[in-house]
Amino acid sequence: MNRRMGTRLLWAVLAGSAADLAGLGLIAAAAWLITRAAEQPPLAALSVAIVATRAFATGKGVFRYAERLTGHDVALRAQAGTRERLYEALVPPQRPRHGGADLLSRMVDDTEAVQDLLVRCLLPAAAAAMAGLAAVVVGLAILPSAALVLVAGLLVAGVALPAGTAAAARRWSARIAPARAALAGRVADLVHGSADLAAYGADDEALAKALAADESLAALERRQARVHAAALAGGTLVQGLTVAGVVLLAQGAGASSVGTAVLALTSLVAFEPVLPLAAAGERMAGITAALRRLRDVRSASPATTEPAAPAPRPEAPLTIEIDDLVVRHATSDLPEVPPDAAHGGRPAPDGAGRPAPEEAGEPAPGRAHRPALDERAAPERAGRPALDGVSLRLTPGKRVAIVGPSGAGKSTLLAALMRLVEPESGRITVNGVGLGDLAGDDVRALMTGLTQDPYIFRATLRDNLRLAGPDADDEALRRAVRDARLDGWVERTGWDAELGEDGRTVSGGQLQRLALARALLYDPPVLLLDEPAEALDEETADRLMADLLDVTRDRTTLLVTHRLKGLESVDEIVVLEEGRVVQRGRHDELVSVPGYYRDLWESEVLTRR
Ligand SMILES: Nc1ncnc2c1ncn2[C@@H]1O[C@H](COP(=O)(O)OP(=O)(O)OP(=O)(O)O)[C@@H](O)[C@H]1O
Repeated sequence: MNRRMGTRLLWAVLAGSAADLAGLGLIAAAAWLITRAAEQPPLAALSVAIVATRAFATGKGVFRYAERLTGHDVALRAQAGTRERLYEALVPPQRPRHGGADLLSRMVDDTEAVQDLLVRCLLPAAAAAMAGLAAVVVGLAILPSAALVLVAGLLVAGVALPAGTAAAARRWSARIAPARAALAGRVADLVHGSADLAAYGADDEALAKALAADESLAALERRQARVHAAALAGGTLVQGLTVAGVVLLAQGAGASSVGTAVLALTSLVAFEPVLPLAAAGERMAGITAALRRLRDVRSASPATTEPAAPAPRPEAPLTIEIDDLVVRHATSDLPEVPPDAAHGGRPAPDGAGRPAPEEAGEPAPGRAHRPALDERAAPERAGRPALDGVSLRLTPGKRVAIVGPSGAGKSTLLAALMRLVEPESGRITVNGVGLGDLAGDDVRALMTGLTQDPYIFRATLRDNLRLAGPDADDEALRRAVRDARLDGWVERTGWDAELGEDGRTVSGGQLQRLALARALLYDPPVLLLDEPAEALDEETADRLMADLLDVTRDRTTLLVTHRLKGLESVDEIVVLEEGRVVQRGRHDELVSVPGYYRDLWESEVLTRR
């Protein structure tokens, strides 16, 4: 917190304390006035108390208003600052530590905790302390023993009770949070899986499970509410006992009726700002957890480090050289996908269990060294790099396709080129300049394109495209759409059509083409395309790939794909397996030798028949 914020916070504390003190003064002066008036003194003897009562009453309102104004101002500024720092922490590409929904809840709910910390906890606690102190001073002036009772009561209600509610809230949230998460999961299943549940007649069972989760959460919350109510009642009990104790002491000590009344009412009012601290203690448990979660996001180290003095951005035409690149993902605790388990596993067109060529003792011409299966013992595979000694040269206008089974490292190669991951060793240069010497944004301005999971924003079709070219004129937009073979659809839909959240109003093929049009509009010197035909039906995928190969002619392109049809036209095909280059060459070279590429080609030809 900077000095200006500190000063604002101090003003808020002073205003809050002044409001509570005015409330205290109001009651003390009024008590004195009423009891003294009962003795029927001359009016002049009451005039100061009358003026004081009026001044305290007006001052209380004014100070409370000032406290609300300054307190909320400082709290909202602190919240905005926290959100800003959070966004800044999220700007550099990070290792994926938090899911989208989790991150969203941290950005919205947890940052609100900062506001609550100031407005509901710190400011009331400071003001309550000041008011309590003033009441004790008044008590000391009238009857020191009564002041001691008041101190004890205030400590119980203002310190012990809030500490107890905070501890209870921590314990309850440990039980309630999993129950709430379980209910959220059940509801998400109901909402997102409604079609499947209805199709298989499983909707009643799913609904019953959601209701059961709801019931167990409600039961826990009811019990927590009882504890909460007991804590609040405990505070009021302490208040009553303290005031009774003070009155008994005052009477026992023979204090005047005016003194007794002032003591009793001052003690009563001193508790007013103190009692809400029990609820604040309860809130504090949630706030500290939220602040911890925010710190957790902010302290996440970026996936790459920016150079202190970035080299100037190289000018196109660009030559990219990848030399002996090794990349190991930091979050090695993620489950490894065994290559054969996923959809892109080694194809076995002529029957399951067919051994790889080297394992069968066949020569593998054109293949780089690849260790035999028994060399790749399980423990070593657990920590193996995603890319292991990959070299590649991309000259201006050259098109290279990367193929390989799932988990082979294809997307990691694109991530390394976009500087989203830091290589462990090896080097990538752009026109001779090391990628690590360039600013990340410059790198991504030079090399970017179609990501594996393109996102369509909830905006018009035009704005969805303009993301890649805010200044693009209508002609450029039309050209990009034409090149992505999307012009027919755009004509039918209209440029100003709102596309739904997650691009749900567009089909899979249209989404991929829209993302392709975006990449073409951006027109980076090196176009990266990650599985553009992924998840499309055969016919759409074939058409998209054909169009794509047509439109990328003479563009420097790196294309990651599982489909081989049309790859006859690219300049080089690199086959990756377990992070290593196992084959490279042109299409006709690779289909003429045994290996992954020929297997995949044969399986593709077979399935097309
Ligand atoms: N962020 C990550 N953190 C940890 N490991 C990762 C991460 N991303 C990828 N990996 C691992 O790195 C290896 C290569 O993954 P990559 O996504 O590059 O493969 P791929 O060839 O693109 O696969 P697919 O064809 O299924 O998209 C895999 O073992 C994968 O589990």
